[in-house]
Amino acid sequence: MPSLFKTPVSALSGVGPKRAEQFEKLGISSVGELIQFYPRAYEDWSEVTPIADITEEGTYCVKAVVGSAVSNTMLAGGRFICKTTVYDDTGTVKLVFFNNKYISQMLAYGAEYFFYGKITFDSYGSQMVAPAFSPARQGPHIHPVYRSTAGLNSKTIEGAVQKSLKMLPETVGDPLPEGIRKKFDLCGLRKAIEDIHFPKTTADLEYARRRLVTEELVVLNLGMRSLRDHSRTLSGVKIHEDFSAQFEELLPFELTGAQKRAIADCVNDMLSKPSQMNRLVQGDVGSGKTAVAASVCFTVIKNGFQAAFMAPTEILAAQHYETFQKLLEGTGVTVGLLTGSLRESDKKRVRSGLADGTIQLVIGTHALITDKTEFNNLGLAVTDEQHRFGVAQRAKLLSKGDNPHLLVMSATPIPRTLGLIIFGDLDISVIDELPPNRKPVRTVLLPASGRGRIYKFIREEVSRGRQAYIVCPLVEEGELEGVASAEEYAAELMLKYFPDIPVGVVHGKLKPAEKDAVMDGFARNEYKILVATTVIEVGVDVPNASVMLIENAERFGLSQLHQLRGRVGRGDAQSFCVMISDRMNQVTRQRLEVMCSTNDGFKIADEDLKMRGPGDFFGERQHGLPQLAIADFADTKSLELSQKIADEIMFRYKDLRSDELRLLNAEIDRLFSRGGHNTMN
Ligand SMILES: Nc1ncnc2c1ncn2[C@@H]1O[C@H](COP(=O)(O)OP(=O)(O)OP(=O)(O)O)[C@@H](O)[C@H]1O
Repeated sequence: MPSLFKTPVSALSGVGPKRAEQFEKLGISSVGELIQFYPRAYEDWSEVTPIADITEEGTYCVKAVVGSAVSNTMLAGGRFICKTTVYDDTGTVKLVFFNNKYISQMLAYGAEYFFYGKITFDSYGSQMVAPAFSPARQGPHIHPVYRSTAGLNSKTIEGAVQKSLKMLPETVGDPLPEGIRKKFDLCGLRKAIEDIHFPKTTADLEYARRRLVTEELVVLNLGMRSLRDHSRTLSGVKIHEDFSAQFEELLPFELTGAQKRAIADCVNDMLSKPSQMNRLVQGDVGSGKTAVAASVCFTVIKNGFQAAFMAPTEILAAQHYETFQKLLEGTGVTVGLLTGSLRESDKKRVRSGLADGTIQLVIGTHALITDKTEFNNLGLAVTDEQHRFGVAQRAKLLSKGDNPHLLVMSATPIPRTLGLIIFGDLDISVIDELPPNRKPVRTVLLPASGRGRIYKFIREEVSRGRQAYIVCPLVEEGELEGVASAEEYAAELMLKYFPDIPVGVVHGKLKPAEKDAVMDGFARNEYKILVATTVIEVGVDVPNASVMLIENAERFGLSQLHQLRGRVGRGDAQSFCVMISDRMNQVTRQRLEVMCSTNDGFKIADEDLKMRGPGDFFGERQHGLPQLAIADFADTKSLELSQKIADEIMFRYKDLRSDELRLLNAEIDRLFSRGGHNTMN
């Protein structure tokens, strides 16, 4: 099998350069990749319906003989139509095909086939338009449907897959050792591959799928473990003294027990272990992760090293910069900000401060990992919201120092089984306690007709000294009918409802300096109401805000709504989240009602994953993991099984380099080199 990944698809008969190009569009360049291009769906051709039994329109599989030669008729505009009639023991059906000149060669008069497609009725009887078909000698089976592209349909792909399966050697080396397969009831690779493409029964298909899904997740699982083990062999930057008590004195509040534990975990990693720290601190919105990160940075800096804090957005970088600067005032620690939108001269100044070590702590965005940024002696890299960065970018930041420690902060609560894989290369501390006096945010769902009442309520809150966010999903004018742009919305709000109250507007199209100015104004309580697009989604911290009004709530995912709601309820006042939606079907209503029923980020993430699948959950390819061919991150059962099998493999064979795991190891390399993942060793 490995050699088939080196055999180009053009080695298959019937695949010329043009076809090969079309295959390339589907991400297939080798025969091995084609074999791993699993069907996206299946049609059940194992249940044949006698023609006479078909009395209602619908999709059927019939087994019938071609009863007349296929006729070809030209239509206006060069189009043409092919017709024939087929029969079984009970009746006849008319077949119609458009613009396929090969039909008359493909369907032999008097031969028997399976025909699969939609049957409709007219005054002349029943007919099938453009059914799929295969010779009856193939026997009843489950028929594969492949993802297709322009010029390359499922049938053609199926033919190429058939040819490529013939190239498989008699015995295919199996990445999963036999003992493991037996113990966990998994079929051999060869059978799995044949049955995933051309299963005879649904039971065969399920068995094949189970085997391939499990293997892929085991490969992923072991790959992530190997990343972690590798980093554990690197000796980390030497930290000799713990300065967290000194840092605590700088804070205007007492740390919670959970914050203290997370800090202690980090300091412990750096003080007592010979290797690099690789730790994830996970805590729900508002749980106080920033103070944890700041404390760890402080200890590293006081030990004579630099620390870098990478944030996902410019707004957040600017906010953290201000917080850190205030907090560290008078301690002698020098703080810098490095983001893409700074003036070139400012960037240059900060970069030279980092290179010569005069800046000890830098807060920044992706600008931190560009080649131009160099550090004097980076001792700690902190990344916020790590799944947005991915394994490769994290590695890039770490490469800026000599094995610096790594601290990853994540507010996105990820279901446990999935977390184990995604963060498989990290140790985890969970902040499972909110700062004292926090009250759960009260959440309601209203139709647009309730807006007037909410505006009144916002006015009352403002008169009590509080502030409010109003989130609109879009900025472009008229991008979607019925969805107000932030600008338009704010203008109407200021004129009609709040002429006497200062309203700020912030959206993605503003220049960074303009955005900063508005955010600052809101943070300083100069603006009482902030109309915003989702630029405020992650991390923004204005504890005085007590109302979050979300327009067109149906357009957001649950995890995003939870993030937005997390912008309020960050102080001791009772806070409120109001979701407005007029476009609700049953499913949307159910989804939004989850928000009203719980404030628990983990429960919400679980629901979100169930309802939307991992692609949407993380945003396309944002989770930073390799792309999977068949497994699904939402499939908790398989995730758990793969975890068990990976444990068993490591228990039995100890080392991934052992000879029995040679093929499995090659699969790990291959999976992690897909989609730009080449961080494996
Ligand atoms: N122990 C504490 N006691 C009181 N207030 C705290 C404590 N820890 C943090 N805070 C305050 O709580 C607010 C939220 O903290 P922080 O911004 O660190 O949250 P976070 O975990 O980063 O949340 P998010 O993921 O939503 O950004 C801040 O205003 C912070 O000053």
